[in-house]
Amino acid sequence: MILFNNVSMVYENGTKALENINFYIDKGEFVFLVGSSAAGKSTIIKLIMRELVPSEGTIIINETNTSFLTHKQIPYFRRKIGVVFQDFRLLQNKNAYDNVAYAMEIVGASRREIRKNVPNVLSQVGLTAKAKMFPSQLSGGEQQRVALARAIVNSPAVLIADEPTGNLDPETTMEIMQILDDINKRGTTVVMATHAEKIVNMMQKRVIEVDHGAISRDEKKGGYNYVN
Ligand SMILES: Nc1ncnc2c1ncn2[C@@H]1O[C@H](COP(=O)(O)OP(=O)(O)OP(=O)(O)O)[C@@H](O)[C@H]1O
Repeated sequence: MILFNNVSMVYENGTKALENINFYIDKGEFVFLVGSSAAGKSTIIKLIMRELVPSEGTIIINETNTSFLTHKQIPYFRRKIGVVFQDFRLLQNKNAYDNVAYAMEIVGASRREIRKNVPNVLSQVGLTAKAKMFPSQLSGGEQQRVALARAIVNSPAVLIADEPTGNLDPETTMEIMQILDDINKRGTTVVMATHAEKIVNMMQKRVIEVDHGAISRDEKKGGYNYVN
């Protein structure tokens, strides 16, 4: 599903962000990516999404070697990857329903599919009653639910969440984590980069820790920090 084989990443300005990292994430796993600031988490996420290609090594996502993708193939490749960010990134001039529907429109889904899938995912994230609200009329947690609905509406194989609870209070964070867990239990592989120590400790999922561009820990059911 996701394979990093001897991956190194050096940015154009010479910054070495990752050095010779290796990991494999199987279909259906839930993985936390942790590590201090500037450790290399966002670089890993950008490599998974093929925003970057590795300077060295091989990255295979859904059986595709990302280094060999042409510019024309990239949009098709990205359809299989849903993504949510700390700052939600919703279209402010579209209501919740249309934000989600838009993700289907741009991949050429039929109106019939859109009318079927959008209410389904809005219901899955508990937002049926707020479908007509614009982002400015929604709380942070509700906006993140819309972003999650948008990320999963095209049934991606992988959901990437880059610090998805960074702007949310503890209670709302728990609600978002429950939705992520539910999405994972329905079969989507989830990779979540986070600094949310309590959440990582509570969920007891696989933890991959990055430290100065290298994998310093990969634990099956880990906490935020290594405990002996
Ligand atoms: N576009 C870029 N050009 C040059 N260097 C970069 C670029 N993006 C990131 N870096 C550098 O690469 C290293 C890893 O950064 P990265 O953003 O992956 O860290 P991170 O673990 O996601 O940090 P944070 O938790 O603060 O988001 C850092 O030294 C950073 O300064």
